[in-house]
Amino acid sequence: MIRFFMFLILEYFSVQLSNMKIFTAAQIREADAFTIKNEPISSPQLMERAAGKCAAWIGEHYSQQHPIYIFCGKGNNGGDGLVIARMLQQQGYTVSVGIVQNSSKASPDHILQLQALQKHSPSSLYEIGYITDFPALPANAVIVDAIIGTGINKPIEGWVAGIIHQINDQHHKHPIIAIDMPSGLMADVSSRHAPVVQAHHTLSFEFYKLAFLLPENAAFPGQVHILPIGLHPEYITHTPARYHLSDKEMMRTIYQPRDPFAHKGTYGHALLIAGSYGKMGAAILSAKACLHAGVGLLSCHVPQSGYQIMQISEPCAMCITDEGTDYNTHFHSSIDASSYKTIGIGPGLGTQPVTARSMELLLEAFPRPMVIDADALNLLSVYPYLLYKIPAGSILTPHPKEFERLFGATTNDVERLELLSKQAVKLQIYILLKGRYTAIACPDGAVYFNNTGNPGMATGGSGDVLTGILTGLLAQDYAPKAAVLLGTWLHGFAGDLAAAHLSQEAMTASDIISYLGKAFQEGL
Ligand SMILES: NC(=O)C1=CN([C@@H]2O[C@H](COP(=O)(O)OP(=O)(O)OC[C@H]3O[C@@H](n4cnc5c(N)ncnc54)[C@H](OP(=O)(O)O)[C@@H]3O)[C@@H](O)[C@H]2O)[C@H](O)CC1
Ligand SMILES: [K+]
Repeated sequence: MIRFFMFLILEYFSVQLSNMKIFTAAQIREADAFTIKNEPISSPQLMERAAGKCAAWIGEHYSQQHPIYIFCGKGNNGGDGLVIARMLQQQGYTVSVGIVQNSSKASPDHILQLQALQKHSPSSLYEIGYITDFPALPANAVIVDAIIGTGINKPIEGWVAGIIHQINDQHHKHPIIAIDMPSGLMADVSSRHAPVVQAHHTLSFEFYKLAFLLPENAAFPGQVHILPIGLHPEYITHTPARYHLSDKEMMRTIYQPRDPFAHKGTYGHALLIAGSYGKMGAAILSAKACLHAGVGLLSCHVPQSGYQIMQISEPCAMCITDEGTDYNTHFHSSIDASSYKTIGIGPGLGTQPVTARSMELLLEAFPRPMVIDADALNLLSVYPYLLYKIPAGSILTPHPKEFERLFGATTNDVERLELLSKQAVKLQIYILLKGRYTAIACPDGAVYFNNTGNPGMATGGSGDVLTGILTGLLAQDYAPKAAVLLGTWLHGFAGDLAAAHLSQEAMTASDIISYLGKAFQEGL
């Protein structure tokens, strides 16, 4: 009850966010119908508008020297393919259209567009009713996949799956462009083990689909290009979504420029509890990141063997030493909760039982949101009852293995997202699951995907840097939701700037900190 009350207060002070909603396939159908009724526009005209965007994109990227092989299914995704075919033919492309007989019944718009193409160019059309109907492709052909889009109702099977495999066999020889969705990929449920087109580019209408953001689907969409097709803004604004993609716009609404009359007390005093013998680097990276994220004052609680290392490495941080020589043992007793705005705990902490006990006492004594990472997460998975002692609004930052140790294994990425969201609601905390699109689950059930970052950040210390940034933002009085969204975005953006200047291979976690300043300047 107290936990829930705390959450309401935190939410009340959090900012109103602009963001990109990720709608379900059913909501996209509703948006489609709402637009047709309220713009108003006819269904075939909307299809012309959507397909026109795809034809224009293809025209910009491939010359008329490329024969275009379009594979169309019997629904509206296939209808899009037929319009694209007609438009490209009108622009002088050689287009060949295979109608995949994946259903006994064609949609009305498919029928209409087929008739239009038959009138315009009947010789370009042929039927695909079996695997052997798949055509031989000339060397410079471009493949367009318009077999199935958001209307898929189950995993593809049988000979249609065979066609998907044939398309995928061309992956290293021909560019594959998927219309709206790679065929076989289901927007909102797991497509694990299902046959799915492995596209190089996906031209998707209006919204990101959840499926594009899941690691298990990494091989399918290729580069995603979101093409606006003018779906009705009223539907988009007023329809709630569970999943969201964060973007620069959103960060600009969160970011608070510094007050010209500020002093170091304005931006909070953070405490970092980190480090053990052999793992002081993690503590230092976190401390540096926290300072570069703008904290007013930083104290670091470290074991005795880490005292000189910390003092020499980071003169801007104050240092408190533990009774323990090699690891922190009794940090709770030296902590006056009223002295610190927030606490970051975990980087290089070690997993000694005495450390766990001190963490338990800390969780009981400290009433405000804190950041919990790395070994502190490992301690939570060894002593799961501690999860219920975490202050409401706190931020946990597990990578997938840590997440599994904390909350258990799942059979696919959609299930894991659901578990992530369920735990964030149950514990009234933010859980940030690290990945290509880091997923941030909020206590109200919403999940935000972060879109900055690159594989160069998959390197030791990167997570410690994130912990420091989040702690620094919380200390500056950003509401936890604002801190976790902005901190994750800045961390990824700084990593992108580092990679652009240094290469993904050569960049290190320290470079992410070095580029944090540029991330503030160029990103916000
Ligand atoms: N977003 C928009 O506003 C617009 C989207 N457009 C395009 O329309 C499709 C969605 O069209 P829809 O007709 O609803 O569905 P699809 O074409 O994606 O798929 C339905 C056809 O596929 C068959 N199907 C479904 N599942 C399977 C399966 N597992 N195996 C084989 N075949 C399957 C289905 O046949 P049934 O007999 O099962 O009914 C249909 O034939 C969207 O993706 C966009 O491309 C508009 O053009 C513009 C507006
Ligand atoms: K498709």
